[in-house]
Amino acid sequence: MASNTLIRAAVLGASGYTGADLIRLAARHPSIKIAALIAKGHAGQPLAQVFPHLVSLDVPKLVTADEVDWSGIDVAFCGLPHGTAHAEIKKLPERVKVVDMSADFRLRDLGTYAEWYGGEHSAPELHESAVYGLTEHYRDAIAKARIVACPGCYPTAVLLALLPLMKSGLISSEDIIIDAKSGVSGAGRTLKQNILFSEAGEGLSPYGIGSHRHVPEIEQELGAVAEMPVRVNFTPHLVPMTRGELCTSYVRLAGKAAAADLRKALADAYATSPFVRVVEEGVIPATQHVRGSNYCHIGVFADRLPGRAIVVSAIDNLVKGSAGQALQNFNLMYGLDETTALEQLPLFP
Ligand SMILES: NC(=O)C1=CN([C@@H]2O[C@H](COP(=O)(O)OP(=O)(O)OC[C@H]3O[C@@H](n4cnc5c(N)ncnc54)[C@H](OP(=O)(O)O)[C@@H]3O)[C@@H](O)[C@H]2O)C=CC1
Ligand SMILES: CC(=O)N[C@@H](CCC(=O)OP(=O)(O)O)C(=O)O
Repeated sequence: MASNTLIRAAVLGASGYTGADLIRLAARHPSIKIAALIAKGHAGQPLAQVFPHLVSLDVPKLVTADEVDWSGIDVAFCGLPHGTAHAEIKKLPERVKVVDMSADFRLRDLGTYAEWYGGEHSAPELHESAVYGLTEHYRDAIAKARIVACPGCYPTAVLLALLPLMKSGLISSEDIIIDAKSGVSGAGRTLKQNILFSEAGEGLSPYGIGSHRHVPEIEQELGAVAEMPVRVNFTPHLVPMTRGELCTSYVRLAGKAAAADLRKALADAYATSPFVRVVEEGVIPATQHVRGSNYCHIGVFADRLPGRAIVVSAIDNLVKGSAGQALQNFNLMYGLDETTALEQLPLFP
């Protein structure tokens, strides 16, 4: 690609949280021109009216998808609710590449999709060709894809930690317990009772116990590398903080493996991955260490229970968990350095 060619991007769901973070990051991307911002209820408003923190950007106002001249768009970033995205993506010209942050193209089996997402998929032919966008594990396929399905925020944190361990046979495919915590921005901007300040603040509550829709996604990916069905116990919790996600995975060691072997396998797996850092021994991953960045921090700890280990992974749900990973995938799809526009360090304290 010539260095002066700008890629014209549309953002669907530009009035939502993932859309806003995508715009924040893409606005500083040297190869992207933000050509269309698409909303539903907020259509017609200037972006800065919805997101005053983005007032310094020179971007088009929010419009509906029908108002866009798609002949002027090369790529669409989609931050629409799951269950809605597939129908909107189906309408796009075939020429337009898609980086989808919703769940609509993540599950390989459409029966599983219908079961967990409560409806039939309207674009099975597109679904067939979509590539699962866990960047560090599917770079080659992502680079060639038209539609990339970015993983859910919890699956991103869990799979970055566990996939290399499952692949190398260091952990058992049985008895995996994942205790996950997310900030309230993970629930999106749409008003819901459980994310009201007065109800989410000063408390900590599990939800989706035994039935969260990220379970089949995690099992799909772990099962693919284990080459056998894998079942996990996954319980998410809502934490009264804005951003961040921490997943603590309790695993059974295979054979004579020890925590040090797990640490080495992860360090080897991510030796050339700029955004995944296996923390030094003695350091404990925390959401504060990755806030606002595209990094994932992973730590491995011996368990005092024999034959078990604890793997902790932390991400920012809106960056590595959605918009940042989406931009990382975009970079691969266009043959760009995968770190482009994502190099900012975490915001701390
Ligand atoms: N929040 C997070 O941490 C993460 C979210 N995701 C996924 O990303 C997607 C977006 O999430 P998030 O940004 O949090 O959601 P928000 O609720 O913050 O935003 C949703 C956006 O979609 C638009 N929208 C809502 N309904 C429709 C519809 N029927 N047709 C067209 N547009 C519609 C809204 O427009 P308007 O407000 O103008 O009506 C808004 O721009 C979801 O699929 C979510 O699962 C993935 C990873 C992490
Ligand atoms: C706190 C909170 O509600 N989090 C969301 C996860 C958001 C996400 O990343 O997942 P999707 O992309 O699959 O929506 C949830 O548990 O549904």
